[in-house]
Amino acid sequence: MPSRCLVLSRQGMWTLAGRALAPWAAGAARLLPPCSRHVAASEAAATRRPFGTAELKEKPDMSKFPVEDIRNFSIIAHVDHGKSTLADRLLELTGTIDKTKKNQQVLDKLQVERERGITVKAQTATLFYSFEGKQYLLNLIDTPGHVDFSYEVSRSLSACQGVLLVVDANEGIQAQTVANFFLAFEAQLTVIPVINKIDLKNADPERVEKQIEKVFDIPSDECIKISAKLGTNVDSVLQAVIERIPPPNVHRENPLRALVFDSTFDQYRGVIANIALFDGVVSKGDKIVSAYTKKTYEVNEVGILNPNEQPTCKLYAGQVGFLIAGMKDVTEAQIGDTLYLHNHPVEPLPGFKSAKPMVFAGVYPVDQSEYNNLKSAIEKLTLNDSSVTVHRDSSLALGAGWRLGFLGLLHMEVFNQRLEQEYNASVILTTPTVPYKAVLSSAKLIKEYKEKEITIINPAQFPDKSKVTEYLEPVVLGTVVTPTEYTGKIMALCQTRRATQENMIFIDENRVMLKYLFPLNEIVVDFYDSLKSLSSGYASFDYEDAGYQTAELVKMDILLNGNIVEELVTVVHKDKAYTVGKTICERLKDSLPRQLFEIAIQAAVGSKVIARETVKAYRKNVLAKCYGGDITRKMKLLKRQTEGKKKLRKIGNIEIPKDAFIKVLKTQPNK
Ligand SMILES: Nc1nc2c(ncn2[C@@H]2O[C@H](COP(=O)(O)OP(=O)(O)OP(=O)(O)O)[C@@H](O)[C@H]2O)c(=O)[nH]1
Repeated sequence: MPSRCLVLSRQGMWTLAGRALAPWAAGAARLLPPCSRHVAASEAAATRRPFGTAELKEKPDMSKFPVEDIRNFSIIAHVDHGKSTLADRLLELTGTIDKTKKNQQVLDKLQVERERGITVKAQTATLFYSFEGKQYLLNLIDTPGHVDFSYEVSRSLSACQGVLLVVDANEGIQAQTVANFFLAFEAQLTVIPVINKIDLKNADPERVEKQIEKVFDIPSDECIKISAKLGTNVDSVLQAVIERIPPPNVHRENPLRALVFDSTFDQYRGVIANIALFDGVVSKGDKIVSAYTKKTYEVNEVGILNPNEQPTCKLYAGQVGFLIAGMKDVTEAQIGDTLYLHNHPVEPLPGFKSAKPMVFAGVYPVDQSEYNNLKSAIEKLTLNDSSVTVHRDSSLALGAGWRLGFLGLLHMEVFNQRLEQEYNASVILTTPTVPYKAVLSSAKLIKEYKEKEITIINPAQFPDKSKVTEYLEPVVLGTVVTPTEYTGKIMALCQTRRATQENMIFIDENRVMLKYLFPLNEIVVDFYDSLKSLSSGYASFDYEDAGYQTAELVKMDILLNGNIVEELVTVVHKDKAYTVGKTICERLKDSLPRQLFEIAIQAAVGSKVIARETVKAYRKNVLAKCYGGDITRKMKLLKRQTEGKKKLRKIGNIEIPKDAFIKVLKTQPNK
């Protein structure tokens, strides 16, 4: 292990265990290659010429790019530090997209990404760049910044030898900068630090340079200072990519060995796999085999992403592109799978560790008649997002549905939004819960459950205290980076979340990094919002899995006129049951429409009611709007009311709009 790693470990800041290593990188890359030539921002030195529009009209001949002229890299950063903007500038500079058009976040293709202004899905683009008389093939992968999507980042890194670590010149190092740096560091990739937004009035690139040197042990003269927005010095970034990142370590003369590092589903063409070739060549018409399923396919199309699909004659080892081979079934394109030529079996690549879901929620169709549509939507969407885990589930009240595992709450919201926007599906989501464990107390129970320690992903199935010797809750190691003036308030907040402090390190005289061990349940819903509001938006947060700890947990039911609302069953720490129960009741009261009778809202642990609210009765008559006797108008109103009811969920005789749950769930108290 390189000595840099030891320096950082001694400070006790980092846990290096438990992250996937990039298989490709292992032999190929160095941590930080000796940067013999400091990269000057010389516009003149680099001549930019696209691969040639004419050439791209034809299928480009990818054999023109020998391995030594290929650079595969990723852009990683904290949220909003400018990855997608830098990607846009790189695409423009290399003539991949038209500079005269107003390009914005070209690689953020999903509607949800554009609406939220965040990247949730890594995107690949192949760029052609002429530098000092030589033409290079650059494969760029733009990755998400939010902690929930770090799995996307680690997968993307497996196809790269280097990364651009973008840091905002005003905000400096933030929690996800640290987390993403370590993903690249563990994968032994070359790290090029890029200080962005130097055009901002409050930019202080020198301070950020010092932070990078102190925290990551990267000499400050290796930092490149740019404004991605204005395009200032972006040329230097491309030059550094060529000079500092090594070409992939691959063998074209060997039989084909390709890693599926991502995939998307197209309704008409089936699965489109993003592949990185480690060995050999692949072309249209080849017979390939999936190492995972052992199924054979004929390749229909191969190509590069430029950034849209551009078919090519072949793809060669060291290159990154897409492949379509008639895979129609969602289970056929496993991310992490190795593809090889029929009759030329190879040792499969190490693949990826599967993503570990942090949050589970029940997902049910609003109307059971939509079950099959929702099933197919979930299947297709999980192919585009393999980090979602799916278990079939059913409940008396909600009918047949699923329990899905997500990497965090934002991930859950984005998935729900994509179901609605891309597949027109309308779903009921239940309260998100973390995966608890229970150690069973008797041999009979162990026999019944077939294991001593069971994992509970559905609060409705939380076993009674009489059946267990202890409960366990998942914990995470959280990193908070904040200006020092908010340290006191943040420590107090962490204390209310049952957190234990592990470390405190000053990044510079104004900024501190705190490490806390948190019960996952305490941060999953609203910790980030609380942190942002008490630090005026300046503190940032990231976390990583840290196992389990024992905890005193109870199951809490929410009842409406005596009927349990399954969507809202929660597991809470015993000391917080009252506060959580009371707040849920209050929030439900605010979001439930009044009905023709009174509604009692209760929170109960076992048979003991711990909180109660009441919604007063109200009389509503849609026909009252009709004066006179226009029968068609009356019928129309009644029909509309029936349609509206489809969007309602009935508990006993109480009708609850779907939105009411979402409002309560989104604002689940956790204080
Ligand atoms: N002033 C200034 N603003 C910039 C610069 N680069 C990016 N921005 C702005 O910063 C915001 C975030 O930029 P993005 O490129 O979306 O950031 P990102 O890192 O891709 O964000 P995520 O994908 O959500 O993690 C946008 O409003 C950009 O216009 C820059 O060099 N200067």
